[in-house]
Amino acid sequence: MSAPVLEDLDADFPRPDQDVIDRLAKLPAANIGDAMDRLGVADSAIQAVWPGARLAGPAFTVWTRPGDNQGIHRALQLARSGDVIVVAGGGDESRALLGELIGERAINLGIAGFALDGAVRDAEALGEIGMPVFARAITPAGPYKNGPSRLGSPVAFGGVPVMPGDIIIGDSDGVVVVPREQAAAVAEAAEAVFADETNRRSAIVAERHK
Ligand SMILES: O=C([O-])CC(=O)C(=O)O
Ligand SMILES: [Mg+2]
Repeated sequence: MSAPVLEDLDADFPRPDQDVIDRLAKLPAANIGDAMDRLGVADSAIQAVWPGARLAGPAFTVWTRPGDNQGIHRALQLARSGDVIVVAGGGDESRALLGELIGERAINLGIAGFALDGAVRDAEALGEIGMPVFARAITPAGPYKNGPSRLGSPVAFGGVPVMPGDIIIGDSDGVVVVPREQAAAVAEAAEAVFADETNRRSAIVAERHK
């Protein structure tokens, strides 16, 4: 087998400021998408696999052969506390890329969660342990572990480009991707969207009680 043409990333890639991650984490994904011209929203089939799961953190990107989780095992050696592991898995729904065991390991490492363009299993246990996972499907079928996989390349995730260090936000509506270099501007714009919607909603509720 020839060596891969692109090498894995250096795990030192730039992360956004925690302050801007914290600001985005407080906002609905819908407001953040609206603040980006309604773009940057991953395919709506990718959803939280347990109610109340939320994602907020810098992307640690993994490309994998569909249905194979070698790349996730390798990512757990390199990802940093607070990272969201983003897996471009070709949209495969036939094999779960992770479950409760990987979830438990991720908790030990402080991983903020997983965004999978692929499937997951052990969804109930992942909810019990509180490891946020967003995925395209849930299936009991297990993954292969042979690769190939690549860490840290730009990936397409649910139709949206993701670079290492972009900010991943997930909530009960789905996943949005905020480019790292625009994160502060997007946070400011999304806070304005949120404030405006909060005011408009209050006015609508006030109408009801007139
Ligand atoms: O078998 C695997 O690699 C995926 C899995 O179910 C787990 O992590 O619990
Ligand atoms: Mg399992």
